[in-house]
Amino acid sequence: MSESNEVDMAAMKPIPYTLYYGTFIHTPNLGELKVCLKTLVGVNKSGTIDYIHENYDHDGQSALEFFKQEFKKQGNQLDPSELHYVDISDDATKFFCPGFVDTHIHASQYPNVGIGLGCQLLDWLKNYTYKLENGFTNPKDEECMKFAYDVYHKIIKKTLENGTTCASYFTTIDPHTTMLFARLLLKLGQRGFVGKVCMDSNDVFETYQEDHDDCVKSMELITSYYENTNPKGEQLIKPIVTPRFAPVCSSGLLEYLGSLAATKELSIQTHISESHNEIELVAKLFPEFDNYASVYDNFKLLNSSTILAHGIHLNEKERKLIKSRNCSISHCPTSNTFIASGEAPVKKYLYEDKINVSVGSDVSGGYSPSILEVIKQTILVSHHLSIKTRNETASDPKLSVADAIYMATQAGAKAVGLDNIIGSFDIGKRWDAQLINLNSANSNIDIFPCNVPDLKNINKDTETGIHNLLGKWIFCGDDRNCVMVWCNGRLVINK
Ligand SMILES: Nc1nc2[nH]cnc2c(=O)[nH]1
Ligand SMILES: [Zn+2]
Repeated sequence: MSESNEVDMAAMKPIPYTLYYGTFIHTPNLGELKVCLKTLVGVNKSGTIDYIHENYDHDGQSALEFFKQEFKKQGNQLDPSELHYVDISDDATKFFCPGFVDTHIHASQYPNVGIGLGCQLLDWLKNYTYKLENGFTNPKDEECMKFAYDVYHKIIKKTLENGTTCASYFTTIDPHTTMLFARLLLKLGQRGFVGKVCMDSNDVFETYQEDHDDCVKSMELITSYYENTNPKGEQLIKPIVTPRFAPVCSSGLLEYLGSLAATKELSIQTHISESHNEIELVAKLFPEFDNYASVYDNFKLLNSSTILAHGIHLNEKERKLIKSRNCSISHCPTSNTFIASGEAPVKKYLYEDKINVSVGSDVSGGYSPSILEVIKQTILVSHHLSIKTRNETASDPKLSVADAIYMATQAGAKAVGLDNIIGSFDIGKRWDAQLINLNSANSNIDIFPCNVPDLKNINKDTETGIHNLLGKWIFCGDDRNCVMVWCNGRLVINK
């Protein structure tokens, strides 16, 4: 284990002014997929996009020369020798896409991915999850710290390699390994919300819970730690208030966490309405409330900075409440299928209820840290709903490629309160991006000449050709196609 120091912190490295030239795909609005061909994007030394020029087709003059002239005209002092240039403009099998935002992932559960099939949620937690998380709670023991370092380093690296530039993480109840996790985010250069799990009432695994006062002390320690840890002028890591879910939190703890979030202006994340047994348990534990969402609402845990994971079986009253409080739902289809929790009617949430719905890998309920896999499952699960509900619903539950990419990028950015900062390509936004190469070394995708539009001869069919390639990426691609990743302007993965 090598404890991180400032020298090898990716998040401290200077950012060169860089000009990117080629195809950009993004979804600034729900259901709207934009394919921008021959586009120039300039990213300045603070990692911010400060120049966009679409459809530049060089007439003998290279895009780079054109850009340098443009900058000179505007009186920009940029030294041309310091300029970096990434040009993919002639290759339709390469494109830039915004970095993925994973709005629900348990970093500590990474060792359990793929394990526990066949258990319903409450048994899965009791038999697999609490035991694993409990292994992070002895920070005085070197073995425990080594284990935490190994797991946390691996999950951050793996998510970055899969194009996740921002994630909202759950760790465990332990504050010290949680702070180690935050340092590793800076070391590896990922943007992250770090949620120490809060739970003070766990009858099914009694050694894994904390006293109310210990939780308060841990949260104070963590929140002051972050204030001094970010790189100058940047906010790459932030704490997020994380009541695990109502069944393991006393009313007193929920009340404290609601008021902590309000006084410190922190986001909130928790689970809601994932399984029928869980909903019944909440009704038993909190009989004075109308429904599951009202429990959280009563303790001031529902607001525009709240991410509610799963939300599969919400009734109409709950959906109305969630919309009125402007919360986001994190849809976790890989997990919902693996634990057999259900199929969330996401199309209805997005288009009828007008709730912001992002996506989460929910490792390790979800078997994969890849948001590309989650995008695929988001679409496929919606197809299953469509098959089941044919003729019964007013609108078809099927989600499109544009819907799913939106959920994984711009809706994710909105869920974590960064929709003006990341999620799409726009002037003033940070360069959180990935370069996709469908023909990368060892790619799982076979591309045939008939699949590839000719970018030297752009016509009305070119965009359809790119849409077809996006289908190949989502349904046949994986991390081998994600060849470069930038976070806040910095190159953090270069395969
Ligand atoms: N999927 C999932 N649901 C939960 N509900 C409460 N805790 C958890 C968890 O760790 N994973
Ligand atoms: Zn979860």
